[in-house]
Amino acid sequence: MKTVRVAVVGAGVVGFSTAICIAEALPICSVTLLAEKFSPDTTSDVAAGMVLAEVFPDIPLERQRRWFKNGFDHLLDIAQSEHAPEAGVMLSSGCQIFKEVPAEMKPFWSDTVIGFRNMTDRELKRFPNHKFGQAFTTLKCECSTYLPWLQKRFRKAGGRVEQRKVNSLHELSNNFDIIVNCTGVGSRTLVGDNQVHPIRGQVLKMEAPWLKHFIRDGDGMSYIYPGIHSVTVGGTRQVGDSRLQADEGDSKSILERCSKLEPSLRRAKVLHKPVGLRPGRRSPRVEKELVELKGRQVPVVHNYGHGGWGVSFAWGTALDALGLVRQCLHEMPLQAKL
Ligand SMILES: Cc1cc2nc3c(=O)[nH]c(=O)nc-3n(C[C@H](O)[C@H](O)[C@H](O)COP(=O)(O)OP(=O)(O)OC[C@H]3O[C@@H](n4cnc5c(N)ncnc54)[C@H](O)[C@@H]3O)c2cc1C
Ligand SMILES: O=C([O-])CC(=O)C(=O)O
Repeated sequence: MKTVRVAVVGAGVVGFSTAICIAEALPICSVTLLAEKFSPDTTSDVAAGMVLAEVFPDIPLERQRRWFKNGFDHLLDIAQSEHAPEAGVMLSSGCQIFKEVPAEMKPFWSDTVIGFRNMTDRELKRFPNHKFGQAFTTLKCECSTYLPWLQKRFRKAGGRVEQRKVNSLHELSNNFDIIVNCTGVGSRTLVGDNQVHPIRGQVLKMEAPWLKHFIRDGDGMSYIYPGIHSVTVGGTRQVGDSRLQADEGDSKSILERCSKLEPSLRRAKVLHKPVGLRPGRRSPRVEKELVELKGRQVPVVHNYGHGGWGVSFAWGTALDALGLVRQCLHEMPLQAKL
């Protein structure tokens, strides 16, 4: 019987992943996902969707390794199943190249991706300004396809969806027993977390079906990611900038930088110029707290602040958030569960 009412706020890749993990694992919970914006209007829709990562300074490396591996294995299962085209998840091979040899020559995720190795001098000849490179196969998860697929899976698990802006957690206290906050950059206002800030990212969706291998500059400023319907070419990282419209200067600079790595892009057509606001934070916040709402102590589980790596870590942090919801259930007074 469903007796514990859970609200998940946020319909990006983190919100839907978390809502599904709870709805599928905890039949005692009725899960409602509330959000102001849904696909195709979330930051997640703009993500290139490459499963890669950088280190978050405040999270133990073991925990990040687990987040990454859980996310990778979950998406790999989809990529290797009949659902791959409907879910928008594919394997993607290519390289990450560096102008200087990086301090971390073997990133923490190198054993999780497939076939990780250093590039040979012969392979690097193509990139005369780069001294070092890593070749591997990872995954690309296209959220504008993946989010609607997740929404179907959530509904199949009995989840309900409601479009609405939540101005304050107080609005939810009468109708829900547990609140799960997956609002990305919205957490700055919703829960007053000043650590969260927008990091503007613009990309170009280009028509270049001849490109099959990804190239990423290790400085994170230039990347070329072939996808199912187009190639995502980026990018920008403008801290504190909330402009959602495309900037012509940025488009020009992206094209200039990326054409140096892949000259054939000069012959490719630009289809769209999407912009998204990454939920910047030193490290993601995946933890629970009790919040007093209208005189009642309500458990709130936070899962936000994934910066430029929310697609890679969504399923991994969703599983941690599920564990926190389980803890909330154990700590709840018995009558709430009857
Ligand atoms: C250009 C670009 C490229 C990227 N490439 C990659 C990549 O290759 N790999 C990768 O892993 N990541 C990438 N990212 C990062 C990734 O997009 C984010 O980390 C991820 O989308 C964050 O997901 P989220 O669900 O937390 O937030 P969002 O997708 O922003 O979703 C937040 C949700 O919360 C809702 N919300 C907020 N406030 C409220 C409120 N008060 N009431 C109701 N609803 C609210 C919103 O409406 C929305 O539904 C990229 C980002 C950008 C911009
Ligand atoms: O940096 C990348 O390769 C893609 C990404 O995650 C971003 O732009 O946030």
